[in-house]
Amino acid sequence: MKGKKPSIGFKYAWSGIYFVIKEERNFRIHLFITSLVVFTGIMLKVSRFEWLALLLVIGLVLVAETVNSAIERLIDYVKPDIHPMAKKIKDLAAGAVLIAAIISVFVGLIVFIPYVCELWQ
Ligand SMILES: Nc1ncnc2c1ncn2[C@@H]1O[C@H](COP(=O)(O)OP(=O)(O)OP(=O)(O)O)[C@@H](O)[C@H]1O
Repeated sequence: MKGKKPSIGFKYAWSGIYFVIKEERNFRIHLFITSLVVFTGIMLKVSRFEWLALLLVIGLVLVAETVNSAIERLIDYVKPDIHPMAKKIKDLAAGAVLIAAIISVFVGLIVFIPYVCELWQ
């Protein structure tokens, strides 16, 4: 909106992040996995470009989960009763999270497997 202070927009965005952490168990699981990946990356001293890949997929998963949570709430708000279209929309949003998660597992394996193999040699 015109004339709105940018800091106020940030305040609402932070409250969105607060809601998703507080209300979404899956988001908290993703945060836990993120902390493990960051810890492993630091321990194994992965390269700058490997950090780039890891941070991109971490962001992809967290953003997908946040958008999925917003879509779930939108559907519950506009269509609280059981409806095939509500199911389809929610399943599509959940599918987006799954795609992001699968891609991030592959990226994690591609980055970490060579380091693990090196440790064993
Ligand atoms: N109004 C509805 N009509 C028909 N099916 C629905 C409806 N709401 C949810 N579902 C079905 O139940 C599934 C789970 O929906 P729900 O809103 O409980 O998400 P959730 O289990 O909280 O998901 P997440 O674990 O990602 O937070 C949906 O993917 C959909 O298949």
